[in-house]
Amino acid sequence: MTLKEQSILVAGGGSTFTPGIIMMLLDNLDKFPIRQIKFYDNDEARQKQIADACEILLKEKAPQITFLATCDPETAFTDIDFVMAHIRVGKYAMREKDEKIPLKYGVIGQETCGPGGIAYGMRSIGGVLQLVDYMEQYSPEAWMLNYSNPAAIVAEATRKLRPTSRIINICDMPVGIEHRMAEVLGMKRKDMSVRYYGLNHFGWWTDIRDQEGRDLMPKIKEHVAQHGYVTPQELKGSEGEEVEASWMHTYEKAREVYELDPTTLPNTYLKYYLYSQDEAAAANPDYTRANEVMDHREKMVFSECNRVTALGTAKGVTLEADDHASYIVDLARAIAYNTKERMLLIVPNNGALVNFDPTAMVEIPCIVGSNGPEPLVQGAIPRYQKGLMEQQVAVEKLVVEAWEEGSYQKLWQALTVSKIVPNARVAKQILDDLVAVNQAYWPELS
Ligand SMILES: NC(=O)c1ccc[n+]([C@@H]2O[C@H](COP(=O)([O-])OP(=O)(O)OC[C@H]3O[C@@H](n4cnc5c(N)ncnc54)[C@H](O)[C@@H]3O)[C@@H](O)[C@H]2O)c1
Ligand SMILES: O=P(O)(O)OC[C@H]1O[C@H](O[C@H]2[C@H](O)[C@@H](O)[C@@H](O)O[C@@H]2CO)[C@H](O)[C@@H](O)[C@@H]1O
Ligand SMILES: [Mn+2]
Repeated sequence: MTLKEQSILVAGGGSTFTPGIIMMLLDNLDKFPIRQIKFYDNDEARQKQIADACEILLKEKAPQITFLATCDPETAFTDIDFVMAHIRVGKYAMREKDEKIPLKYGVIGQETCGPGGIAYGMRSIGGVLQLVDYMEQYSPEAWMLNYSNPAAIVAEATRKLRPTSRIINICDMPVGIEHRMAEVLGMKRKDMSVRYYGLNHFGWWTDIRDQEGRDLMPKIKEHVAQHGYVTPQELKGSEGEEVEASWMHTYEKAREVYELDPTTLPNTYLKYYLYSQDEAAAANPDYTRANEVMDHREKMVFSECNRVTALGTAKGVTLEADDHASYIVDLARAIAYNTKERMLLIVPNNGALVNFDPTAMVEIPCIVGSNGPEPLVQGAIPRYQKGLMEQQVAVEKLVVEAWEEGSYQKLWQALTVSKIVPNARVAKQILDDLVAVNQAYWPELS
């Protein structure tokens, strides 16, 4: 069967993840053929550095694909099948503030969790809704695969404010952790079939089996109880892809997160909620993850793109396909060619977790076909997880209400309900500092 060739728009063309996505799309052209790739960003100079290198790469590796980069919404969003969206409203400069302001008050500052995630959510909602509106105006049949963070808050905003839009919110964290589990087992991730539930960056695996239905949980649990998600290769110190110290700490900390409920396997980011004081104590208030990313990933990606452009060839390029991002191709393929792939996605609960808010956006397995995701029922959830999730989903819903209504009160409540924030007074101090630096991005609050 000949597969229809697709037209792709990368929204957030200037993202550090864009070259990895392009390499990944190029690696999968046999499964997901492409006729056109466009980039869209609202920062022309930043996008140009990535686009010039990607144009050379595409000319050399797939000259049949037409390419253009633009800041004009109509040019970008017209004649598109899939929008792959990864914008960061306020860029790393604002991420740094999200992380450092809470730390002034002894509270962990993090990109998607706690006060930092709330501040980022208040910036992202408007940016992502604008992308959805452009897509609906210029390519109403297209689908948006959105991984702009904080995915939990963005997903709640699109559910509530654009209920009929063809946007699917996704995250690479479960896939990344499953790769680690597969290494422990000495098998391929795709040979594992999982049951999982939670909110984004806030969930648990309840069942993992191989293709013959054998239970793989005991072997993974034995490993996690001792080493968290640090892989056997990393424990041996063998050569391989280098993992930054901050991520290694996250993988190690999963051991302590697992102890809370040894019947399940946890998502790593639960550490920010269950051990928030440990995280704040371990953080350097003058040098947070935003600084690490600016010094490492951003420098590496931009200098390599600029090198390719200066040479005029992509021969010897060190940019690599993002292995974890391959799930984006799986998702696009599932919709384009009705593959009925089983994937973890962020979708309205609607009874899939039978004893949980039907309007919550939950991360659960879905079967994906041309008509979108079909969520799989995960049953009733235990009191421990339900309690944590109810608190966290209240935060996410309050942020969206605060954005919609321009309500300072609701945003203060959101920070106060967050398990990461110790009390309402500290919540207000952090909020007032965040308001002061986010004037250009947040709706006016009263
Ligand atoms: N869901 C996931 O699991 C996952 C995984 C990795 C990255 N991400 C997210 O992907 C995004 C990109 O990350 P990054 O580190 O590469 O950031 P980045 O700052 O390098 O790139 C983001 C790009 O978005 C552009 N942008 C900002 N606001 C925009 C708007 N309103 N319209 C158009 N473009 C806009 C910026 O100019 C920038 O070029 C972030 O939101 C990040 O959190 C999500
Ligand atoms: O601090 P950053 O910008 O490097 O990353 C934050 C993002 O982390 C997650 O993605 C991880 C993934 O979990 C891990 O396995 C590995 O592949 O690196 C990815 C990031 O590079 C997460 O899913 C994202 O939502 C975060 O934005
Ligand atoms: Mn994620």
